[in-house]
Amino acid sequence: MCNRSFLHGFLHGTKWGETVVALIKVMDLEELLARGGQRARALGSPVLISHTRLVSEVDPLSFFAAGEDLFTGQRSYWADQDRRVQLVGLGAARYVEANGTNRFSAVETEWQSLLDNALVEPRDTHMAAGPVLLGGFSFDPLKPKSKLWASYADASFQLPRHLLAVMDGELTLTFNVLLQPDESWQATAIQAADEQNKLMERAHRLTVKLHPASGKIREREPESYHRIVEKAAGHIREGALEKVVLARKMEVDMDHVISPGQVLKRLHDQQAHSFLFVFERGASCFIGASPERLVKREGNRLISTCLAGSIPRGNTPEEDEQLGQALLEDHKNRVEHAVVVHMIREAFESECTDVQIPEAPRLYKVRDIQHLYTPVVGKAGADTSLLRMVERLHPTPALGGYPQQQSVEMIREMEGFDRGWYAAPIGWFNHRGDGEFAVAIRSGLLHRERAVLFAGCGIVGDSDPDSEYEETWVKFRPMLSALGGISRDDR
Ligand SMILES: C=C(O[C@H]1C=CC=C(C(=O)O)[C@@H]1O)C(=O)O
Repeated sequence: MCNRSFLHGFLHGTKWGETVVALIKVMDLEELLARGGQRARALGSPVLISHTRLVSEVDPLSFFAAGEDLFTGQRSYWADQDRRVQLVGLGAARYVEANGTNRFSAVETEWQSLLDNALVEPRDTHMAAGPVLLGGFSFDPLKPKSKLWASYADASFQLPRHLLAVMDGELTLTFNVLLQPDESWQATAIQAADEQNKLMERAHRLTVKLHPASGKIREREPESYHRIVEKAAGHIREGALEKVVLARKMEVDMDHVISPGQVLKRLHDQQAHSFLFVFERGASCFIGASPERLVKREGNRLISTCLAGSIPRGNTPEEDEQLGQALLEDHKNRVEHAVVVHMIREAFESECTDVQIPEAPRLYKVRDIQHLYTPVVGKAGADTSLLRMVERLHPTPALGGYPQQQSVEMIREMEGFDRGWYAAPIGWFNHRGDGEFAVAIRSGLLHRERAVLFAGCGIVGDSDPDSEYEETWVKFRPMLSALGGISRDDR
């Protein structure tokens, strides 16, 4: 069945040892593609083929950079906060996208129909390998989309053509393709092997070099942030709602076209204990380092995080501890945090059994800031998929407010800009329903020389506009440093 002479022809000219190894590896894919071709013709519709193999040590950041020429504008990256999982997606076998309020179920339905006739080989990989979707959602599908976010749908997931996945130190490379009934599987096999060889070879040669950078911050109307915080705190005191998270955006104009690979490298080096993410859509790139998990599913175990209430890090260990202690004892921050725990508890208790939540928050420290933190775990109910849980939780009061509907309406009316994917769920999930989502804070949208950064604060009745404004500066810091050490003085 398999036309192996194609591959013999293609591999001719490589070193003998490499030829044998490449041939053995490509054979599996070739056979799978041949079976897929048959299935696609029989069904008269495209069939998803997903083939995974183990690969030798390669730096995921170099692999991401290696995709620049072949797959520019079509790259994704994800790392969880302890770097147990790292994913690099290059190229797209397919984008699963939806707009409007039913985006969660629309994505789930389309993903299921792609999987129905899929050929996945081998089936027993670690959970981050194989057919995996990487992407995210917008914050508010009812907010009119701005030009800035034009290339980001309300739900947009990339099924990578090539997926490098690292989990617990094991590296795999997956090739995904939606094989058309009239497509030559032989040509696809040759192209896949060619691309994989190029990417691996480039990634092994390449280290991401950091170039000096300078830029100018354009902070438009900082007073308007003071005004909306004041107004929202007033509404809260009058009892209209309990909490709202208000954000502002800021532009940074760099003196060069920004390289997502370099920004990612700096985030990677500087932001331990944060989720890292990159989602390119054409000439735009959404990138960040978020400390906040929304929800993770592994088997039937669900984990979420309440993260709200903030204070800067200290300059000495003693000062750091004092600030942490002050945060733990601060009434305003404890109220902000308690509202988040209350909402996530409700969501977990309606969807899970065995829900466990500690009584009091602990501190979660990242490079520039410390937060109040409460972990939440539970056992998923029979109908509780990961995306259903994402939908149930988004936005938590750490990103939207409480009650949910009133706070999102207030944000829509008062904030004065489109959040796009800022503060929304971003992450990945696989064909078995496992995966993880974080919330896209400490983030920015890159477009050529410009970066648009976002930061927000939880507002309660006794919030002070000056200190909330100062807090946004602390929250801008991770992205400002990652752009190459831009500071507040660069205005
Ligand atoms: C909305 C943001 O942070 C949220 C997450 C943690 C702590 C927060 C706070 O203390 O206000 C915010 O709720 C942001 O960084 O843009």
